Amino acid sequence: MEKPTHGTVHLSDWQKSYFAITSGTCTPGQKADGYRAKILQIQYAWANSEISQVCAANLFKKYAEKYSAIIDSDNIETGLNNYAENILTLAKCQQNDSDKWQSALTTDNVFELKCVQERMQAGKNFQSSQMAPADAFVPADKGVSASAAPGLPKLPVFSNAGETDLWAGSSKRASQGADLLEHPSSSKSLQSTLPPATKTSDTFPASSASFNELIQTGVQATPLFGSKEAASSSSLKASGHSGDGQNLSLSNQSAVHGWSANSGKRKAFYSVADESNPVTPNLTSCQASVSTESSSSPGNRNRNEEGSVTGFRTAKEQLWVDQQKKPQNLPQRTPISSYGGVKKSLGAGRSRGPFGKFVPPVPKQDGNENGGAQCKPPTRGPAEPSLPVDERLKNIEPKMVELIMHEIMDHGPPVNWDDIAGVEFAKATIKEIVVWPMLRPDIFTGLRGPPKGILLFGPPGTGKTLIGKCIACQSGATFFSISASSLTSKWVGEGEKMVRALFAVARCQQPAVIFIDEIDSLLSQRGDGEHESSRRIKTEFLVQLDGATTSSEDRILVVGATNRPQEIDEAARRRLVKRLYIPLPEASARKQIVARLMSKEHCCLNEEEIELIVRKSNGFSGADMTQLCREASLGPIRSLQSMDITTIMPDEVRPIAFLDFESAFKTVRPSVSSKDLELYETWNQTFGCGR
Ligand SMILES: Nc1ncnc2c1ncn2[C@@H]1O[C@H](COP(=O)(O)OP(=O)(O)OP(=O)(O)O)[C@@H](O)[C@H]1O
Ligand SMILES: [Mg+2]
Repeated sequence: MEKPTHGTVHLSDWQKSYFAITSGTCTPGQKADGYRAKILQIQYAWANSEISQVCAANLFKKYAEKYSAIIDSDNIETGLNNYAENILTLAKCQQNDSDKWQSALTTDNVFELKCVQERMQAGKNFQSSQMAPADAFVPADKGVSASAAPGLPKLPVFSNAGETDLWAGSSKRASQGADLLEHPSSSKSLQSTLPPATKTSDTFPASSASFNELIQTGVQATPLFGSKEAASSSSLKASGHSGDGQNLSLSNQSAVHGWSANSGKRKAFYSVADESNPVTPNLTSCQASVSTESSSSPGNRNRNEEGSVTGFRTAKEQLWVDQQKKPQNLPQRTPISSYGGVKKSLGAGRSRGPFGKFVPPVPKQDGNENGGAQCKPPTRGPAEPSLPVDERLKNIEPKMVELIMHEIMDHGPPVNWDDIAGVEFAKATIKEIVVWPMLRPDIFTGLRGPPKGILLFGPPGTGKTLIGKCIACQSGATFFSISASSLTSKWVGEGEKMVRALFAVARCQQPAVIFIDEIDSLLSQRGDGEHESSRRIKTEFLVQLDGATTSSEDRILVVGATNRPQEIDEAARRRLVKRLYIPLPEASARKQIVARLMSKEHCCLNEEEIELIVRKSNGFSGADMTQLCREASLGPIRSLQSMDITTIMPDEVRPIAFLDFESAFKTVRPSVSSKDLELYETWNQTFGCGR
């Protein structure tokens, strides 16, 4: 490209080079470089008063349009936009990263930084020793030549932003420079470069010295804003030579805007971007503060007056601005679930281990690894964005999913196998078919595959619900606990939808255990007098249960508990293949219950007395034993009689003694009759899977 000599820039030169670029022999990249070089030349020429402002503005408009046409065109032969697409995507992701990052620097304390002070001082020095336009032209032209020649580094183009940062002597400008590095292809970066271009137009301190400094400025600006930005800029730079070209193109492109006259439009453009993107530095306010700060300088005043730019936006810029306006379009690296605040996907990100692994459908709030059951449903802000919902939940009403996630979860303290006295066979079987397969699905395949349905049946108060809770804690599966009566009464008319939603959510949360207490009320024998809604619920449940039990991929276990097994529909019974009898506790189990409960109290029972209690409590259920101990523990309080209950110290209360149990036996009776017991025994012998 012909190198113009000082003071000899004529319109004919512009025309000549314009034709050279448009001749058709250049590649789009070369053309873009050529237009960019022209734009720089125009800047320099105007800065040196070689052409008038009107002329410069016209030329700029012309080249800007040509330049934008190449940059924005996605035609492989004539445009460069395909690359811009990648950069845009990259920039968007990085912006998202930086959303989380917050600088400790404020607009106030940044001026106190040593490096900023130095830059400001350098800017002032520079201003006081303004160079002759002739000096400025030479390095500028070098820059133009360099950027016009393919394959050469195009750093000089970046110099616009950096140079003016230096000139303005403002750390805020430096911050914009950092933003530019971070988002080279976004409108944000375009905006960031706008003010420098405007400033350049009136002062234009383009010397080789300032060129070097501007690079340093860029480098120094990065650490100010943390390593993340540095990484961002370097990753973009590392994206290849043409990538640099693209970055530079866009920076320059925005510089072009600075030449057109419409400050109102520019303001509007800024405010739109600022509104839509809180991360974007508020350039309007930033500019205001800079102009206030530097209003004493005539040069700066000039600059502010000339803050006239066009509202022209390329299609790519417009797209970016539009996307920023739509929050839902922002890529969500860490989306927040509408279903209990779980990120990414339902149930994801929860810790699951062999013990203390009750994993509720909502995240733990208390950080208690073993106490998932204790966690409360999280409070969600109304503005939380929804997750992209799992395909399997597509036809499920979100309201239902919410209900399942928030209401059908188990609450209460964590339960260990040791907390359940007796029922050794049932516990061993459950461990074998629930816990181990959940822990080692790779071993439990084929015929060893676990059953998908379990029925725990037995007299009331024998620990069926307790076993369900224990499975929840120990299996490591997502645990859904629902009372069948809830399905039939709580969501009247919507029971079958709830059943469908329950299984759908469970499928998303695999491995999952669905525990249905009082399952008899859900799956009772179908009869003539049956209500239509409960019949529909039952049918839906059987369909879902069938799907869950027949699908080999689904790792959903349905555990039902009932104390009326004889009322269960035969179709449902067949699907609950493992039917485990949970009988009344034997003597050893009753002893275990008493010993465990008394160990937590102030008690003076000896071994013989405990044996006696165990013998006397024959026929008691686990719940009855617990009630017996509760009653006995009140004995010492009742014996206080005349002493004032409000003043007594806890250690003055006497220990629980055998006589308290004797008294308790007078009021606590076994809740299960021997007749009922016979029915269970019979049913167990007929349908049970126990020994
Ligand atoms: N085997 C057991 N070991 C220890 N405690 C038990 C046992 N069985 C019952 N309990 C006590 O009885 C309480 C009630 O037990 P649970 O609710 O599990 O009975 P259930 O079999 O589900 O009764 P229902 O059939 O009436 O629902 C438990 O909270 C626990 O305190
Ligand atoms: Mg129960």
